Amino acid sequence: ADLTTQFLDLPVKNPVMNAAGVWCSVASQLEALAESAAGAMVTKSCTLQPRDGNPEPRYRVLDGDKPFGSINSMGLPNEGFAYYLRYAQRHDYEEKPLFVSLSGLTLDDNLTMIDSLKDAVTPAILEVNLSCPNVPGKSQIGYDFESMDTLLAEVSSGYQRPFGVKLPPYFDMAHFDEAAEILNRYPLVAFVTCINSIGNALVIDLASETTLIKPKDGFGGLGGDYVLPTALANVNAFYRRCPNKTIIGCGGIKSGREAFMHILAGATLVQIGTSLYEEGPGIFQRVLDELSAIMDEKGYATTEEFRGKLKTL
Ligand SMILES: CC(C)(C)CCc1c(C(=O)O)[nH]c(=O)[nH]c1=O
Repeated sequence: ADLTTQFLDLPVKNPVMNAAGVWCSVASQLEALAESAAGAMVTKSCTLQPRDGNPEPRYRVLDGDKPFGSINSMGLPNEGFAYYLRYAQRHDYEEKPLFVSLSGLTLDDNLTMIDSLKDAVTPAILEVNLSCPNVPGKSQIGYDFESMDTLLAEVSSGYQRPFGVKLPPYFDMAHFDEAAEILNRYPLVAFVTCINSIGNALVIDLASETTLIKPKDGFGGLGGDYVLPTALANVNAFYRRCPNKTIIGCGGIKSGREAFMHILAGATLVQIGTSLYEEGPGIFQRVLDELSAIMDEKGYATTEEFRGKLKTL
């Protein structure tokens, strides 16, 4: 099958890329993604200043013999915005698009980074992480609709170019409606990436009667097989509610099967997190071959032919 895809107005050689945060924190990882079969790539969500992040263990894979999920409370470890901007300025955009993910600790930090990104006049695509922290005591931006509205207004007027947002998962129809209503008021929000990890899960080790990760009393974001149905629901919910926006699917993709499901639900690109963390950048070619085989079997020449064509009963 022909996996070439159009993202916004960009031709992309295939729809598969990494999820922000995975295999994208330092130059060696970014270079590995650039050299991999991935059709695009995104940098670790960054803050204005470099951060060490939380104490380890802060990421654990939940495995029998094969990983089926992950839990993490990394705490935004990253090299700082200037590092990723420098990478963006030496990236080969002919090879594949680069997304830069921002997760400022304050609105001001986000606007400062966005100003610099705009002034740098780089082809990099902005993905604003709405799981970024809010003022203490308030929920993350993605769950505080008033703060989300304010942030999108400020980013739109500051950046003045198309950008995207990474959304946390929603679990209530009224929340899909309210989030979409806000997003649809910002035409510069050209794409929506669903979903970020399912927040504040708790995994327990039976033998030791202990949490698996150290930060936050063991509470962390869930990824992998556990989140696929929620990810598909969020992709489809925003695909239905935001007809003028492009959807990027993320959550539970470990083979061509889940990639196909995300595209059927409405995704244009798909991002791999947990499985990339465990398998490494070789996963992209494997998933692409599997996706292509499924499309051939079903008689689809391009992803366009089945994108969003999920049938209901
Ligand atoms: C959760 C935050 C630390 C506020 C943002 C960064 C982030 C992290 C992280 O750096 O802990 N992990 C995720 O699964 N998703 C995220 O968006």
